[in-house]
Amino acid sequence: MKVVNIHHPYQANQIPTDNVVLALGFFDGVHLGHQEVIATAKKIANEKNLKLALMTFNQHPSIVFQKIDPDQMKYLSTIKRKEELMEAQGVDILYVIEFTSAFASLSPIEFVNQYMVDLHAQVVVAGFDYTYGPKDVANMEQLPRFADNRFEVVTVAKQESDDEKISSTRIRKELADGNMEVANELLGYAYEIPGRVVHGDARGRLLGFPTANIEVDAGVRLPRVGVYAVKIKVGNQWHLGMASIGYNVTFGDNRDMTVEVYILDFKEDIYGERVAVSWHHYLREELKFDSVVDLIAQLKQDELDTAAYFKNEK
Ligand SMILES: Cc1cc2nc3c(=O)[nH]c(=O)nc-3n(C[C@H](O)[C@H](O)[C@H](O)COP(=O)(O)O)c2cc1C
Ligand SMILES: Nc1ncnc2c1ncn2[C@@H]1O[C@H](COP(=O)(O)OP(=O)(O)OP(=O)(O)O)[C@@H](O)[C@H]1O
Repeated sequence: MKVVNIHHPYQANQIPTDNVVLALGFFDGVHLGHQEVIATAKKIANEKNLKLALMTFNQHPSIVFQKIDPDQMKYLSTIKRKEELMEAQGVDILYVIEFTSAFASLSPIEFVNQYMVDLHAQVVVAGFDYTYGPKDVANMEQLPRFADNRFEVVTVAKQESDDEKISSTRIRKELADGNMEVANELLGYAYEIPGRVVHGDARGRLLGFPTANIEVDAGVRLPRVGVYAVKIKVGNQWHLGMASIGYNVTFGDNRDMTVEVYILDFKEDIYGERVAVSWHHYLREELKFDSVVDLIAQLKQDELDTAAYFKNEK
């Protein structure tokens, strides 16, 4: 897969010369709705012997439209993760457009000319609710008119689960509620967070539960605070674990939030390793214990609950 980073206005020589089927959207999380858009585009690309190109943005459009602080924006998939997910979906060319005010203010016809026709789109595929132009003024119904027979337009019908649209917004809500099973079902895969193992307070060892403290990559959205059954990928190997997203409240107030994983049946030193943590089941809320002995007893119970969860999952 070729990744083409574009800052508006671009130079013509930045654009690969292949004719393409072009799929459009922000695609945060690359969930089942997105996957249907991409699969539809891929099928047409195969039939017509065209490359599959997909256009996404480096940051969420709401940063420009609603003036949200980019540092506050948390994603289901960072650009790096999106690249992995798109490659797995069979995308040949991934356009990452810098979503700037100048880009956002293109009129619908300018956007169609410069970002569809000039990207050599023979077919444009997007979902039923795709919009474009300043403040999202134009929609898919109007696209054939702007296309003016220069490319075909294919609109993907609404993908639903429980009579509700599958959307990034809905998945963000499920994460905020700790409903990992629902979130993962809508995503079509287990929600995964990338990060690096850093040093903690080295207290876990004394508790009998040494934890890998994870410095989560910038911009990544976390599920709600609490304790979870997780898997953690170290090198190329996935391990079972139990994780805490919390403030270690038993050890004092106003502590920083940490993401920690106790890896079951594991004794290696993995400081500095890049890891990925996938989130499978919310076990309980974070609790403030009166004594360390009580915390240790709960951790032992969490370990049993985690093992039981994964045993039943298989
Ligand atoms: C599965 C799991 C559950 C945890 N639950 C709690 C909890 O309910 N309350 C709490 O104060 N700390 C909880 N902790 C955090 C421990 O307090 C923490 O691992 C310990 O302080 C070690 O911190 P350190 O890695 O920075 O040394 C939990 C940790 C894990 C791995
Ligand atoms: N459930 C769905 N069914 C069909 N198409 C969808 C669905 N969800 C998204 N799409 C399409 O996928 C592309 C990317 O959509 P977008 O990034 O807006 O995702 P979204 O899940 O709708 O996000 P948000 O919740 O932030 O509105 C667009 O073309 C959009 O129309």
